[in-house]
Amino acid sequence: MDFTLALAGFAVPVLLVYWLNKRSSKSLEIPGPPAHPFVGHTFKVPTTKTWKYYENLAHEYGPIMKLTLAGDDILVLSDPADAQELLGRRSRIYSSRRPLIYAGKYQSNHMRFTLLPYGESFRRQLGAFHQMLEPRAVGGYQTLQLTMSLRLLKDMAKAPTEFFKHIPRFPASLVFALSFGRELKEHDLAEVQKILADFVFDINPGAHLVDTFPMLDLLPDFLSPWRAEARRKRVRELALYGGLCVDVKKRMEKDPELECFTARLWDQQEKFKMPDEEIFYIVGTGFASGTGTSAATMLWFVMAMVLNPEAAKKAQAEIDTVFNADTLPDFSRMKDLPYCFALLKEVIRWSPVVPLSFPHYLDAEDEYKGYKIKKGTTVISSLWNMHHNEKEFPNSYKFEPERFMTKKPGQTDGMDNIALGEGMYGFGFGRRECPGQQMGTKSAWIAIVRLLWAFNIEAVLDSSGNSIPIDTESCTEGLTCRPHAFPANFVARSAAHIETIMSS
Ligand code: HEM
Repeated sequence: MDFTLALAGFAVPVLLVYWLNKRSSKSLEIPGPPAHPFVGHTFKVPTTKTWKYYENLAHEYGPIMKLTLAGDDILVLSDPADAQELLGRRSRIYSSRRPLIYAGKYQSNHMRFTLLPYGESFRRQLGAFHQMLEPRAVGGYQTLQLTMSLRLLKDMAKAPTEFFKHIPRFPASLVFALSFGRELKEHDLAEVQKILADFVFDINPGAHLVDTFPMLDLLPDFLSPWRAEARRKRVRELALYGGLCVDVKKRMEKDPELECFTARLWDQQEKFKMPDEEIFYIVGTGFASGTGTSAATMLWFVMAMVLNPEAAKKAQAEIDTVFNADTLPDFSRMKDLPYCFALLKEVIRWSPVVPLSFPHYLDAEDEYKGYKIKKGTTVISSLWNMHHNEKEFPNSYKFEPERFMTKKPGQTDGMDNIALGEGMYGFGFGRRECPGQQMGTKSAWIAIVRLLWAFNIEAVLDSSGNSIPIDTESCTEGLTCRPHAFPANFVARSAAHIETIMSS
């Protein structure tokens, strides 16, 4: 009897502790749409306008959702607080990239910065990037930003209907000159645009079947035409960037003072132990990441101005208080143009050019809000959903720069390091946050201010005098999105403005 009692006295607490432990370690199911038992959501997630699909899902399943693509978990975050916690505070394990077979292994030989897992090569390349993109360095680019934006104004004054050609050329020529210390020629531009368009498509999750079903990489070459295609793209890209980098090296022999990003990398090649090919990729990646995103932001700006003439008028009224028709705007009065700055932020919020950011990849199992998140999960921060969250941004589809005019508690003033990304999430989160945000924003800012100073950006009218409608959802597909061609009229604000441009 005593023995039975003693056993019960011992067993009951042990069982209780076991049961409680088991109960508390049982994690909650991450919400998400019903999955097919074998293929999960593989054939449900569209490869085009995926952000719209996630937007609808988030209304039903909330700010943290899980989907499964060919056995891999995808976590979609729609609340910035969750992204800041996971990708920011827990960035040690949330900063990798999912290995991509097509774009990473064959198209980039595991050397492309944007696709590198979080590790030594990544940190080395990031160090190199910071040389070009840190705020101190960006301060030195003003002359080039002014030269290139003046060139944009001249092109626009000469052929305003061709804005769809001139505007993307602006960031391309700027980053090109910064990278290679020379002007972007017409034939370089065509080649670069082709390479960029391919790449933006190729890194989109789901763009290539082999990245959804890695087993396909075991098939021999004759059954895998995609492999030869990816390798061909790599050769083409290396020919372009390699040629440009080698050309810089040759020019450095004649001119040791030559100042550009590539020259700095050649100078430090030994220190950082970078093979030539890595230099080609670092420079190429900066160019690819910086031009498409900035060009898309500028084109969304034009669309926003056509659709919201009252915002354009307010910005022009602000600019006119600082610069008259005889004075080309520059950076000197940035702090006196807060509405223009708010307008740029609103463009990035209203239509984020990387709507699902670049997916991050989880290196170790984690637990959050009672959910168990598996190692190897792809984590997508839906910047689109964050920017269209009605609680934080009421009437979120409305273009309203005023939302960035009132300083929220804890926010900083002016156009400085912190204020840039403050209040919106268009540059991503954590250790993989966009390293080019300073440069991108400053370049876009000067171009926008100068365009608004010089031109009214108006709707095109049909024969009955009605504005030709613009479809705000008609945009390119891939990881970044920019509007398809749309009608807009650039009308010079006065002959004096054009005179100032042409004589500058
Ligand atoms: C308005 C312009 C720009 C926007 C909206 C933008 C946005 C973004 C976003 C959302 C990401 C992904 C962040 C993440 O993974 O969490 C990113 C990454 C990146 N951006 Fe930008 N960007 C812009 C301009 C630039 C410029 C001008 C450069 C360089 C010249 C640049 C270079 C990069 C690079 C190298 C990455 C990859 C970072 C990594 O993999 O760790 N971006 N950008």
